[in-house]
Amino acid sequence: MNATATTPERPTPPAKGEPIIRVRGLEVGFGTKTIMKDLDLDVFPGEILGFVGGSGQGKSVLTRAILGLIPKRAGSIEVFGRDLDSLSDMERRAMERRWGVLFQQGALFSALTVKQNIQVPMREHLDLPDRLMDELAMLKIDMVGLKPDAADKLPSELSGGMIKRASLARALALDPDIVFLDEPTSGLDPIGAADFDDLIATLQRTLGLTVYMVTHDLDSLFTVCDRIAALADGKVVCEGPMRTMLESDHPWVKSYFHGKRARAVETAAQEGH
Ligand SMILES: Nc1ncnc2c1ncn2[C@@H]1O[C@H](COP(=O)(O)OP(=O)(O)OP(=O)(O)O)[C@@H](O)[C@H]1O
Repeated sequence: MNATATTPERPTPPAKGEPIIRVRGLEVGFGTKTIMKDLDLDVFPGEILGFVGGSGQGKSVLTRAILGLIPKRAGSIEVFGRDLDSLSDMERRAMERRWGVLFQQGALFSALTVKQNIQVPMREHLDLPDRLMDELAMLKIDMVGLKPDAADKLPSELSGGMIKRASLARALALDPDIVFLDEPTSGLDPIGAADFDDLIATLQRTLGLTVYMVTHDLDSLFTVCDRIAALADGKVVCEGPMRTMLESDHPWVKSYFHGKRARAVETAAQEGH
């Protein structure tokens, strides 16, 4: 099957130019444990890349390494054509304004309202009057499909789906070029997860975002991802559209994409459900 065949509403992604993220020969470990070695990965502008791998294989570690939150032992990471090691502090901060991150548990500040949470990156990186920041926060709230009255709510007053949306609004606070999403649909029911996938696809299309999405969610992989990268044995063992995953001989990729659950999702996607 072909990924585009299952998603007729999605336009063809922009022509693949230079990767917006280029990882080469990456090695990351903790103490005596090596988590990944000789890992290569490309993410292209304007695509939704789904990143999959068995539990504990290092998907979150890789995301954190790309974001510079975990040191690497070897290799290079380029974002927007710049080697992250070569950046001055100022250039690094400018780079951080161009990406937004949604961590696995949403990670909103519990003592701050949704509006205040969205304004955290604005306060950190921009110097704007409060009124303008309020207007911008309301725009982001609308963009992610939350009602205006969510603005003054605390995270504890929100449902799981609303927390994901609020976290996404915060990730979009600085109008980034790339968003990193770590398991954005985990913990949502299938309808909530499908709605969230639709939202990501719409935002990608309307804002021209590049989306790097760690996910276990086969529905997301079949319906919204342009390409998929699979992590196993500390490396990216397969990278390409769904067709490439389905044709892979790698044992983990094979068992993941040809398991019972995957077959059901594939059939549903082909039938347009
Ligand atoms: N700060 C750390 N110190 C030591 N080991 C760590 C650290 N962070 C992660 N690890 C280890 O790295 C490995 C990969 O973890 P990671 O969270 O990236 O897995 P994952 O692929 O995202 O898993 P899951 O799908 O379950 O979220 C695990 O063995 C984990 O225990």
